[in-house]
Amino acid sequence: MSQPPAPLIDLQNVTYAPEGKAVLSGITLRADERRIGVVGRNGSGKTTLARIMAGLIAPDSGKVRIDGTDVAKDRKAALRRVGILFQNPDHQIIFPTVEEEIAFGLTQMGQPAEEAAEGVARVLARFEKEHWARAAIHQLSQGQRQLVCLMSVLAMAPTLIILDEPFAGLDIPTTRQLERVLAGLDVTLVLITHAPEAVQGYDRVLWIDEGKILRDGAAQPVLAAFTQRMAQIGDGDDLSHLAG
Ligand SMILES: Nc1ncnc2c1ncn2[C@@H]1O[C@H](COP(=O)(O)OP(=O)(O)OP(=O)(O)O)[C@@H](O)[C@H]1O
Repeated sequence: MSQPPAPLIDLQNVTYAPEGKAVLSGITLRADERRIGVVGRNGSGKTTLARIMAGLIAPDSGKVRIDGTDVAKDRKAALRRVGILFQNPDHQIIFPTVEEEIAFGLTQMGQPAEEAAEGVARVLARFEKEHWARAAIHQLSQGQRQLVCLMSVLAMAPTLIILDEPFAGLDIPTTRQLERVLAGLDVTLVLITHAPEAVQGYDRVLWIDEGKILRDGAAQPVLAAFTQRMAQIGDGDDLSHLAG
């Protein structure tokens, strides 16, 4: 019998337990959907799951494959497979100018400087931001810095982009603009969010709770159950339910 083709996201029984404390346990996820939402309470393990999927941390046990690649082991190949966008662009940005920042990932992938410069120019042109090339990043607004991070990720043309609460701290127009940009992208997106409405049109939603997948399925039922449970906890008097 021939094996079914491996899905783009293939996590098998993933456990991550730094200092013996289980942050993620028994995570098995096979996913090929183009738009995947991840919801869950503070401290439930969402960011850790994102970092595992991006190969930034290795699981303590289990298997992580993205597009067939062990992303924690093969970092160079991982850059072509997965891009990650953090909530705070300042945790991502390391260079003083926009062009240097975008070029960095491309040179990390092994592109010579000239080719990387072409890639930078292409992505800036795509967003009509050619005039940002020499701009000092610290003079851009948070939303603009978030866009620089997104352009840096897109320049590397990964198959999968993971977004960890990318709208936190952004005003409504900037959020809408970024949402529109994301909606138009021809890549697989995993969006981690505290805002159920941000993923209501998604193909699949995971609800992470205490390091495990509590619910996994179509957006509507998972989000309905999640929202109801969050309201229940929020309305209760028991402060022991507060995250942390
Ligand atoms: N390396 C580590 N060592 C110890 N504890 C860790 C480590 N990494 C994560 N944790 C803990 O694991 C839990 C989950 O953290 P994580 O950031 O993944 O949650 P989250 O769901 O993204 O939370 P939030 O919604 O608040 O961003 C937290 O209690 C965190 O302190």
